[in-house]
Amino acid sequence: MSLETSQLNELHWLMEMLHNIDVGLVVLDRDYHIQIWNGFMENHSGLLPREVKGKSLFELFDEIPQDWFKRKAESVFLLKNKAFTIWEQRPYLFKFLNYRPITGTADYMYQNSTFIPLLSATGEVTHLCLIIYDVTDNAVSKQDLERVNAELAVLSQTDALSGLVNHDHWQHCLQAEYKRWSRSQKPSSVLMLSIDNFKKINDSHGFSAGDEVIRHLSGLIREHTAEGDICGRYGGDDFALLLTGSDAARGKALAEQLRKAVSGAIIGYKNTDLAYSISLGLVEINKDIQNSYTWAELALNAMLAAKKAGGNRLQA
Ligand SMILES: Nc1nc2c(ncn2[C@@H]2O[C@H](COP(=O)(O)OP(=O)(O)OP(=O)(O)O)[C@@H](O)[C@H]2O)c(=O)[nH]1
Repeated sequence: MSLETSQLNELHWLMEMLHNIDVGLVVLDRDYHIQIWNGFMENHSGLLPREVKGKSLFELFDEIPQDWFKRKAESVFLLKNKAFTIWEQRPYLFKFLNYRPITGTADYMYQNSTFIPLLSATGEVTHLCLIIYDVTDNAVSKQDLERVNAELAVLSQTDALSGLVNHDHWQHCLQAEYKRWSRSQKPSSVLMLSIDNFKKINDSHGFSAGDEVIRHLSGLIREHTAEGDICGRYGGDDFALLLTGSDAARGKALAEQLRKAVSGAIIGYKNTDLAYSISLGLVEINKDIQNSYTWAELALNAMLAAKKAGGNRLQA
């Protein structure tokens, strides 16, 4: 075998490999006309190399934003440096359908791409090579992971029975609100509330009847509070409401509405009608309150005073 034949063979094999490799290869000239189009690009676009050769990239693939692409490519031509795009910035360059069985949830193939300057014999960049990587598996797993993490974060802050925020998260929000108040001095109030004689409900009608009452009260709390208010289950039959931006007057009005809604409600549970009442304690933040724990404690004490005075009332 002569040297030339062996070199020709190597070239042929190299071309075969490039044609069959599992990444997209495209060569563009200075006018963005396609010169090379490998098997990956053919398979995913449904267009044969002879159908695209010499044609404008932007006419064939109008999903590619021309201005953005040219800005990127011109820097490659000019500076003779590589450039990259990742799926997080732009999900894909070519709008290819996603056929992968495992990541079938994605409609389109997520792509990373590299722009490589191709030097001529004279050292000029006359062409550009685009390499397209199918990163759908990675992108979908990362998105799934982010979604699950976000769901877990919400779950870790939520009380399962009431659907309100749990004790720890509520305390965390209260600390943040206290710090915010230290800077802005905008009013804010804490409303603590507790079901009166809750143990009796459990003892007379069973624990699940008690659970039903907790769910009912949580629903009323959600109904009566505003979007920015942070409503939590403080523990057992105690609830804590952080009324952000509310002074004592608005807090009192809300507390009274809630108290009346509770005392007027009848919960149909199995064959019994359940009625209950709540005691409430309200404290608007003021300069004498040194930290968020004291603020919560003062509201708790006010609520206990309301209970002591007979229940079904507000102490502010
Ligand atoms: N059903 C139900 N009961 C709970 C839950 N958590 C705590 N409890 C019960 O809540 C009751 C609270 O009792 P107490 O602290 O004496 O409160 P109370 O009966 O409301 O008495 P006062 O606060 O004086 O009005 C206890 O019987 C606990 O077992 C829960 O998630 N579900």
